[in-house]
Formats: sequence, C-alpha cells, structure tokens
Amino acid sequence: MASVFGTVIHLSIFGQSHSPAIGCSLDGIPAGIPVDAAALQRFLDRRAPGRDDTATRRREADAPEWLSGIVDGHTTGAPIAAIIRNTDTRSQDYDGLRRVPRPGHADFTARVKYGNWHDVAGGGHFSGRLTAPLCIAGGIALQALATMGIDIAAHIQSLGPEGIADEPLDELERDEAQLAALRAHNFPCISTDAAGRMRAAILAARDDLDSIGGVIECAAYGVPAGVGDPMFDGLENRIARIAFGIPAVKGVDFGSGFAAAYLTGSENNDPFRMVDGQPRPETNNAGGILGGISTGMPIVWQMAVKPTASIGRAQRSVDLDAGADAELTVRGRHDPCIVPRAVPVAEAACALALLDALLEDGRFPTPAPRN
Ligand SMILES: Cc1cc2nc3c(=O)[nH]c(=O)nc-3n(C[C@H](O)[C@H](O)[C@H](O)COP(=O)(O)O)c2cc1C
Ligand SMILES: C=C(O[C@@H]1CC(C(=O)O)=C[C@@H](OP(=O)(O)O)[C@H]1O)C(=O)O
Repeated sequence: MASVFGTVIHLSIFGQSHSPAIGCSLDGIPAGIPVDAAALQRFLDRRAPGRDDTATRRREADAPEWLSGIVDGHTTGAPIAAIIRNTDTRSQDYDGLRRVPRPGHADFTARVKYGNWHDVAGGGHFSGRLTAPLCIAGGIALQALATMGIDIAAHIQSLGPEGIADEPLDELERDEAQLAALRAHNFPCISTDAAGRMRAAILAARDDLDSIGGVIECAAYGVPAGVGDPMFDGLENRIARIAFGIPAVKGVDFGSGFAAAYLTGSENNDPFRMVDGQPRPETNNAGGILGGISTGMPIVWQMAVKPTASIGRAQRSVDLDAGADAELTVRGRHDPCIVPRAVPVAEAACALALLDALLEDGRFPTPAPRN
C-alpha cells in the first residue's frame, strides 16, 4: 500500500482516517526555503473537515506537529516529517462495512486485495482524510514555488448535475484582481452568485440523502517555458499521477482537454506571436503544455470529482460473508459534496508535481546561504 510520489522529491503519506495520527515525510526539498507555519495552517484550514455546513461534521484541528526538517522557519535540507492527530473518530459507524461494502467506496476492493486485513474504519488509508498530509507537503511546495514567482490557484469550475458554473480562471495571464476575489471568499468560487447557487445545491443534495460532484479548475501562473519531459515524464503525466491520488478524482484534463476532440486544428492550435521580443502563444488551448513541456503560458488543468459514495439512501450491496444480496444504509458523517474541500488539494497536488519537475530540470533557484 505504498503511497509515494516524486522523482527528486519523495513524498510518502501514511496513516488511516481513524488511526492515532496521519502524516507525511517529504525528502529532497532544498535547504533554506522559508516555511510560514501560520500561512500553511490557513491553507490546511481551507481543506479541514467540520468547518462548513456543506461538509462532513467531523471536526479536526488539522494542526501539524513538526517532527523534523524545519528549523527557524526554514527547511534544513533534511527529510521533513509531520503528523496530524486524529481526534474526532466514530469508528462504530463502519462496523458493518467489512461485510457489506459501500457502493462507490473502496471497502470491496480493499477487502479483495488485502485479504480482509485492511482497516475499514473511516475508509482506512483510502480516506479523503489522507489529503490533509498531502496538503502539508503541498503547502510547503506552494511556498517554495512562491519564492520564484509561481502562484497556483484553483476554484470550482462547475458543480452538480446541472453544471452550475463559476467564471473561468484567466488562462492567458495572472489576473491579480481575480485571484484576490477568489481568495477573499470562504467558498472557492470567483463569482459570489455562483458560490451561493452551489452551496444551495449541496444542501439540497444532503437533504435529499444524496450527493453531488463537480469539476475543479487549477491554474499555475509564472511557470517558465521549457520545464518537463516528453512521453512518460511530461508535466501532464506528473500532474495527472498525483491528481489521481486524490480520492474521488475520476478525470483529469489539460487546457481544452476532452473538448479538443470536437475542435478543428485551426480552432484548437494556439498561434504564436512575438511579444516584447519573446515568442508567445496567443491562446492557451494547450493548457500551457506542449510535448509534456511548459510553454511559458499558465498551466491550466481540470479534475472531475465524483459525487460522494457514502449517501444516506438505502442502496443495493452484497453480504460478502454470507454470499448473498443485501441492502445497505450508510451511517455516519459524510461530505454531501467533496468538491469544495478538494480545491486546496488540487493546488497542493499541482505544486508538488511542478516543484518536482523544476528540481529535476535544475530550474529551481538554489536558496541563498544563511549569514
Ligand atoms: C477531501 C475529501 C473528502 C472526502 N469525503 C468523503 C466522505 O465523506 N465520504 C465518502 O464516502 N467519500 C469521501 N471521499 C472520497 C472517498 O475517499 C473515495 O471515493 C474512496 O476512497 C474511493 O476512491 P475513488 O473514489 O478514488 O475510487 C472524500 C475525498 C476527499 C478528497
Ligand atoms: C475526516 C475527513 O473526511 C472524511 C473522509 C471520508 C472518506 O471516506 O473519504 C469519510 C468521512 O470520515 P468519518 O466517517 O471519519 O467522518 C469524512 O469525514 C477529512 O477530510 O479530514
């Protein structure tokens, strides 16, 4: 069950939703990167459970305990390790799920693969809770990238079966006013009107004992041209690999993505022009990536998040011990929609993938030595 990511950086995530703690170790981060613990906590708070009536009622502080690798507010170059204690667990909600698996969750596949020795409580190592340590590592990566002028932002592009849409992120250049508006809201939308309609849709799904999903759009501004690799280690590969590590993500695409299949070449190509002496694409259907390598335009990608598996309605399942059909009504506290809390997780995933690629290409500036 190794949960490891990276080529130059090595991120390892451990723990289960209801084990004493969850955490991460992060190797390969250069020495001398400033880590603002208060800013990192604010980032973790955007994902944390129990903060909003559109989310699970499980309440956790999600405050990292730093074990190694950061001294005097800077990385030391040694492996970084941190844990988060799990405190608000209600494992009895999961008692029956080893036997009668939830449709849409990992109870069935975990039982098959791990010979029924898996931890079923809270979804075990499969839980969305494991995205908290992903955000610790990603929060450090975001702060590292900020030192070289890279800014990553995500929002809810579309929510629910009716496709309630937010305004798109600027795909051509960093729009500070747009990013400020996005960051000012406690719900991850640019448009206040869209945020209100999305909230109402989540609460309606919850009251209907159901759940909804949506699409998150993420943009990385300030990535220089020429970062990445062809074929198997391209920026698309790296971002998709970590994004698919986020539970409930079922699709990832870049730029015009699947819609490109419905365009002609003359519509989808991004024509080049010389701007201030530099070649620059006029449009960004490529999502800032050609041949796996950055073009210098914003890297824009989307991830589709499925509707939460654990819903309050009776569902058809099977009793795996009895070998018979069964009916299951899931108990416990669940997100009626995962999407809002997964927005900072998309930013974390993108930051880790880009930092790893920049380090591998020798494009991440070495921090100045300490005086
Ligand atoms: C932040 C976050 C919160 C989640 N909350 C829940 C939840 O409350 N209930 C649930 O059934 N699934 C939740 N999930 C999704 C499940 O963990 C996920 O669907 C499951 O592990 C199966 O993996 P898969 O959907 O990627 O195949 C959450 C995921 C994330 C990223
Ligand atoms: C705790 C978190 O989300 C959990 C993710 C989750 C799942 O199945 O993925 C199921 C729920 O777990 P529990 O039954 O223990 O409340 C969510 O609350 C978190 O994101 O920090």
